[in-house]
Formats: sequence, C-alpha cells, structure tokens
Amino acid sequence: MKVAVLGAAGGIGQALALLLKTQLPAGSHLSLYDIAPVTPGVAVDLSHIPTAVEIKGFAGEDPTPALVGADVVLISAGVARKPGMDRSDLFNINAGIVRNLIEKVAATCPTALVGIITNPVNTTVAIAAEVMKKAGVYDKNRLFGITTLDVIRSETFIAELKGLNVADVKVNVIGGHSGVTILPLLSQVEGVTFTDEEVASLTTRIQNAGTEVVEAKAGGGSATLSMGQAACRFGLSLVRGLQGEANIVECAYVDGGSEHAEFFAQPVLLGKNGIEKVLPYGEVSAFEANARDSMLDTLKGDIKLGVDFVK
Ligand SMILES: NC(=O)c1ccc[n+]([C@@H]2O[C@H](COP(=O)([O-])OP(=O)(O)OC[C@H]3O[C@@H](n4cnc5c(N)ncnc54)[C@H](O)[C@@H]3O)[C@@H](O)[C@H]2O)c1
Ligand SMILES: O=C(O)C[C@H](O)C(=O)O
Repeated sequence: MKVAVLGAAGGIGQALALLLKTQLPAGSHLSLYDIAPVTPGVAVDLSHIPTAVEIKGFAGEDPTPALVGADVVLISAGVARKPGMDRSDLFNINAGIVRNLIEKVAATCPTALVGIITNPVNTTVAIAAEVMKKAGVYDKNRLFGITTLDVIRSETFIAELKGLNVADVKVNVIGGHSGVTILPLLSQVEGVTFTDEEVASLTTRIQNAGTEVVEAKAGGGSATLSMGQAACRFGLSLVRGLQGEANIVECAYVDGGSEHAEFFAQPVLLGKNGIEKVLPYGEVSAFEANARDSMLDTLKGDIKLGVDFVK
C-alpha cells in the first residue's frame, strides 16, 4: 500500500506524515512531496523511527515521482488562513495549486483514492472532480473532501459538555466544510439529550472551531495538529477499506448523488474501490432540517465556483 502526502512539509503535512509513519500497516510505503526543499529531509528524519513503513521525500516543481504507484493521495498543499480571513479567501491561491496537483494525479495514479484537505474544501473538491473529468479519469467513488476534523471536534466538544468518555461519542457531520455548511447532527448522538440552547451554542462552536484556532494562533496559521490527526484517521480508514476490512464508515464530502447538492458530506462505507456505498445520514431534528436547507445556497455557490474555475 502506498500513501502519498502532497504538502508534506507544511504544518498539517508533517504532523500527518509522522502519524502515518507510526500507524500505517507494516510493509506500507509513504511518499512525501512538497515544493519546499526541506521535504527530503523531513522524510530522512521520519525514516529513523523504527516502524516497517518505508518513507521517501521529494521536492521541486513536479510531484510525479512521489505519485508513481500511489494507492492513496492526501493533499494539504496550499496556504492557510490568518485572522480576519474566511476559507473562501484562500481560493485565489489554492484553486490553482489543487488544479495543478490533480492534473499530475490524473496522469500518474488515476485510480488512487484522493483525499483533499486544502481549503476551501467545498470548492477544491469540485475543482479536482472537473480536472479529472477533463482528463477522462473521474471516478466519483475515489474522490473525498476530508471533513473528519469537524467530526473529531464534535466528538470532543460533546464529551466535554456532557462529561462523557470521548471514545464513546459518535456523531455524523453533514454538509460541507466551512461556516454554516458544517452541520453536526447532535439529535442523533446516543445516550445524551441537549437543550435547545445547548444545540444552538454547540452547533455554532463546531462551525467556528477553525476560526477559534486561527485566532488563538494569532497569525501563525490554522489547525495543523488536530487536522494531522483527523487526516490520519481518514487516511487509515481509506487504507483499511482498500485492504478489504469490513464496516469502515466515515463522513466525507463526496459526489454521492445527494438530493441536496452535487457534493455533500455524509457517511460513506469504504471498501476496495473507495466508496462502496453512500449511507443515509438518518433522521434529523427540525433545527437540523432548517440548518441543512439554509446552507444549500452557500454550498452550491462554493461548488459552482470550483466548476467554473476549471471550465
Ligand atoms: N480540511 C480541513 O479540515 C482543513 C483543516 C486545516 C487546514 N486545512 C487547509 O489545509 C491547507 C494547508 O494547511 P497547513 O496549515 O498545513 O499550511 P502550511 O502553510 O503549514 O503548509 C502548506 C504546505 O503546502 C506547500 N505547498 C504550497 N504550494 C504547493 C504546491 N504547489 N505543491 C506542493 N506543496 C505546496 C507549502 O510549501 C507548505 O509546506 C490550507 O489550505 C488549510 O486551510 C484544511
Ligand atoms: O479554519 C481553517 O481555516 C482551517 C480548517 O478548515 C479548520 O477547520 O480548522
């Protein structure tokens, strides 16, 4: 199994590479790529950790050597927010970066499972899909916007609020990955009840959690370590699915035939071909139904921006 991380010298990339070096199954290959010249050195550094995961690092303009034979490609290349910015403010720089990288993915490892971390995810995933369509290699079951950070944040905040063991908290987060498009389905969390006030304030906190980190880092970037953990969880789930493990379910932002939008985050069953099945997200409360319906104009606008960028 070969996993490639593009953007591997960055805050997320290095955390993710460390976690993958220590958690990928024995015999895996980890391939790190970034335009930053330090990247081969990051790989040498990680190679001294005694796990049965072979690691190589590549720098420069062309990601191709890192992508040859990749089964999974995780992309965090691009710029991050500073205080006062919205994720959509990253579009001007990150749209071109994702387009160029996906062109190389399409040419080099067109059947790899691709997970996109680079913001604005609502838009960059649509860009990736259009680039792959143009190249004639698009498979909607192999492309994912990684929204796992919203899930682990929700699990953490719910456990904190209700005094639960966080390992026991499971929650679906649907929609997209920015502001009002992030919708945790708190009504489905087993074993707890929330007051209307708790639902409103917890939903807002989860939607603004990225900004919470951006402001706390005071100009030094956005979430990197928690995102490294989230991307590692998601990447390992992709690998487990590819290896034939049963019942691997994650929420992700996918082209899953949703009635709501062309791309929509919801639970998916993972397997040897990526998405085996898009799962229903279940019953929602009146509050959630209203929040879901209210987000759709924003989400569809974000998607259209990506489609138009490539067309
Ligand atoms: N999906 C999510 O939940 C989520 C969470 C956190 C951050 N993000 C996003 O992830 C991205 C990366 O964040 P970060 O904190 O790691 O940023 P960072 O600045 O620390 O790292 C980004 C890396 O990308 C590299 N890079 C830039 N252009 C490149 C190119 N063309 N090819 C290869 N590498 C390139 C840079 O050299 C740098 O090492 C941002 O867009 C951020 O908004 C998404
Ligand atoms: O908020 C950001 O800009 C980064 C990321 O999308 C996050 O949710 O932390």
